[in-house]
Amino acid sequence: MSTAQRSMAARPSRGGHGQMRGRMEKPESFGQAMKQLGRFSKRYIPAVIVAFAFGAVGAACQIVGPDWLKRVTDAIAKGMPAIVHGRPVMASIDLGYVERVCFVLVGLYVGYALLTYVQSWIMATLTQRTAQGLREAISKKINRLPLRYFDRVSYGDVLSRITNDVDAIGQTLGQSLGSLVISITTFVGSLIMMFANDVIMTVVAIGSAVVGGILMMAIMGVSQKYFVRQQIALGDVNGHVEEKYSGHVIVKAYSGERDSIEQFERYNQDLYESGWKSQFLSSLMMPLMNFVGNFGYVAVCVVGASLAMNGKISFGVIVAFMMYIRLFTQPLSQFAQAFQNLQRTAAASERVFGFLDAPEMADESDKRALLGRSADGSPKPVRGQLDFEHVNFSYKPDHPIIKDFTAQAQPGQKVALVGPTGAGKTTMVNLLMRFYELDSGDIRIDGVSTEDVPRWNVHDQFSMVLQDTWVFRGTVKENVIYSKQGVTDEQVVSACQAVGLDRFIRTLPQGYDTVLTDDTSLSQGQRQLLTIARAMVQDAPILILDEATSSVDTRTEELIQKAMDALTVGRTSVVIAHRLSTIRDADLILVMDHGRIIERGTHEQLLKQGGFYADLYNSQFASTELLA
Ligand SMILES: Nc1ncnc2c1ncn2[C@@H]1O[C@H](COP(=O)(O)OP(=O)(O)OP(=O)(O)O)[C@@H](O)[C@H]1O
Repeated sequence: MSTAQRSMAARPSRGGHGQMRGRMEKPESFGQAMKQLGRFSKRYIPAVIVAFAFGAVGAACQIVGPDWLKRVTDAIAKGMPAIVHGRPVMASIDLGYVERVCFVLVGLYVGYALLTYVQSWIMATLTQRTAQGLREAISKKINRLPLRYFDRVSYGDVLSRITNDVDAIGQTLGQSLGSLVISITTFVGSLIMMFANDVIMTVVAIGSAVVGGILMMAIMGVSQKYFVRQQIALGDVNGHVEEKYSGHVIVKAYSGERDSIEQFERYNQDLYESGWKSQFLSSLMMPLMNFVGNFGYVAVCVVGASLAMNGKISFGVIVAFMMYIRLFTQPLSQFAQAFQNLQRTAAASERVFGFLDAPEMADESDKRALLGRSADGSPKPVRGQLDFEHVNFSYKPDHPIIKDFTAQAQPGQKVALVGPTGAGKTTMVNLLMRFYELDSGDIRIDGVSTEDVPRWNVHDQFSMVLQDTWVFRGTVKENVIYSKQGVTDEQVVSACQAVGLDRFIRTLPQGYDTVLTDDTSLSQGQRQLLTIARAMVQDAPILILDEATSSVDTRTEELIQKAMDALTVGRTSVVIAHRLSTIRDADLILVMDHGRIIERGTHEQLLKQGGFYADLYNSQFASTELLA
């Protein structure tokens, strides 16, 4: 992987690095993404409107507050002593009026707090409900997607949509929409109130906000450059550590430590420089904004004082403007934040809906389950006869992978697929299980075409033991039973006894109820045995064995082989064989190369033919001999 690619891969796209840092995520079409999100959560729209109304009324309470403060200030100022002819003359303060105004003020501020609280509560609930709904829709969608989809999109990408993207929507949507409503109302409302009070003072307040805005933009412009560099440097450091950590044995073996350390130091220095500059510039922001804010107060006071002296405004107007200037500038930074959050929401929604809109597998609700059931619906055991008839298949158009594959397996037979890597063995198994649809030809189980029955009905006829053992977080018992219904404890124990795992399980702290985690580490061989026990419990009529190529010790290998042999008894089995010694007893060996069957027969027949299989067998046999 090149450095640039690694940087892209390792670069965290969000989280933990502040809102303004890094590049802003941009959706391809903001309007389209928000429309889709709106459509998805349309049943919440009435509640959102109610929440907006609460937010707007709450903000309005806050906006009229300073106007009432102006009245109380004027009332107090009117009652202040004045100096007439060098002597103080007491006027009287209308305390009743002051008290009434104070009650109104308290009411307004309590109203503001309560209404915005209710708005936040509604928005948080709706956003989390939407996120929950999206996760549910994604999880259902995964089961309806054809496997072909995952040839193009990695599982990691899908996982990231369930976790990161839905999480981003959950975190940003409610906050940004809520604060957008409040800040728009506050901004427009305070502008109206300021103009209503005094035009000159309003111009002064706007002027000082504009100066602050320009300064903020200038600093953000410069610091943004360093934040982007910091993200790239962080990606380089992470990528380098990850790469060298995962390959540390090779690094040591090839004495690559010095190069590795030098490279790391270069990345680390880059990170230090860009990190320092971006942090320094952003830390300038606060003091500078405070300075501009204070400058605004001073401007309002100076201009206000001269207007008051000329009797153009009352003293209370100056006090009101001191508050309006804060209410008016606050939403400006909130706009930027809310806008950025909404962009993130839209970008995340675009990815989530891109996934939710992906074409699904054809609906099969009209197909009847014919495997394992007779015409009247009563159970009828599947015998396991397999017919492959002129099967052709390609993952990508015009790149045929399986070419005219024709073969038959009788019930209970063991069929082995052999061939060099990339020959198409795994693909054939995928086709047999109808994970993919054929380009042409037919695959039949007991004479029933797998295309004529629902996919689940096909899958039910198979047990699989694959190279990649899958053990999930759960007890040993749950791992063995997996999705099978009505399995008794005795069946679990007898399957584990049959594969020779019972004794080991009993040594675990809670025996069969021990939860398998990374700490309860099972060896590769034990994991294999566990999956064989799982297949035994599933007790399906057809078995797929993808032989493990991973190195286990000879004794475990023997155990696994014995367990697999026990499993194949009475079932049709399709074995992808890597060591030819294990399939000497197969009823039919199909030798594949470039998607075609090039030889077929039993072990003896193929050896006698002296073709590809015989060469392969002899070369493997010779290498075993050598090793022995
Ligand atoms: N999901 C996929 N998308 C596109 N091409 C694929 C996909 N899976 C496999 N192929 C290609 O199909 C061909 C056959 O692959 P397949 O995995 O069936 O071979 P195999 O015989 O099982 O090999 P191995 O013994 O290495 O597992 C290969 O050329 C492979 O690159």
